[in-house]
Amino acid sequence: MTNAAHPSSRLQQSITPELTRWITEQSEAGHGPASVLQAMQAAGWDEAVALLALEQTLNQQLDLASHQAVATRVPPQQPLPGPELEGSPLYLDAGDRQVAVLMQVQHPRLVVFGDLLSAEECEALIAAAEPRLARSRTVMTQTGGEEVSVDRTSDGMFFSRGESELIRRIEQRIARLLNWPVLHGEGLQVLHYGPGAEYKPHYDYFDPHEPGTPTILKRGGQRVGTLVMYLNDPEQGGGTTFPDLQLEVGPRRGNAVFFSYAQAHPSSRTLHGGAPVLKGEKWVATKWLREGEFH
Ligand SMILES: O=C(O)CCC(=O)C(=O)O
Ligand SMILES: [Fe+2]
Repeated sequence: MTNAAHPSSRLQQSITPELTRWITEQSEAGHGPASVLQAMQAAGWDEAVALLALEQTLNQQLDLASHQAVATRVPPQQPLPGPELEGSPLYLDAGDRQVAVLMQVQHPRLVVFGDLLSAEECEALIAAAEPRLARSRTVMTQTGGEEVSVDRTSDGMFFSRGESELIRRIEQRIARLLNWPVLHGEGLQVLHYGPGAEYKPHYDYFDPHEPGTPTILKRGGQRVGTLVMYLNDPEQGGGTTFPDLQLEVGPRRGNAVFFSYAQAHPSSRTLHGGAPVLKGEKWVATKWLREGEFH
């Protein structure tokens, strides 16, 4: 192994391009992270700085490798839904509403929106959905009363696309925000989580290896994007977690998280779940976007 570049001083250690290059060379030469770390410390690098440099450099290499793998596997990319974030706007014009951009991630494409729905719209959605949840709740109580944990312990219902003025208004706003036609969207789904309920980490795309998938795909192709809108504030818990990103989005009424996936594959890094509701209850509305017209 060649000697590591030395830090410029003991106290002020910053990760230099020279150091990054050196780490890359060592790992390409087949040296494992532990011995690379040791060599950096021997050259005078602080352990925490050395670890961070190692992590950043190896992550960059991993990203590069996964992009290359994806590029060779997948045919030319079709467009994906998503907001226009060129120039880092703080607000987006969604037609009848200014929607705040609170956070974004590049890979996967993930955006947290603020104030996508008004408090009145959230309440109206819950009120319209609640009576239509009744059936799945009855089924649940027949199987043992309390909501015992399986993968998904919420109950849910679907609105038909365009079924009311409220639904049409929200669908048009989403279409404008995410640059994706209303006709490519599934009907809005509302989920209700009682205390303790959760939705274990999963992917929203249809698994290409499942026998039922070809039939599902006839109705509009794969899912390519998800928008989860929070309709109330749970008292505690109930965030949307993204294990691959070590990210948790807090559920706040009117806010939403959007993410897209070009490949129906774990390399999309879109594994996500609804964390257990620890106190109170949680209501969300989910809009799934398809490649083609959904009918
Ligand atoms: O409830 C959540 O936070 C996530 C919901 C979800 O994953 C879904 O509806 O597909
Ligand atoms: Fe999901």
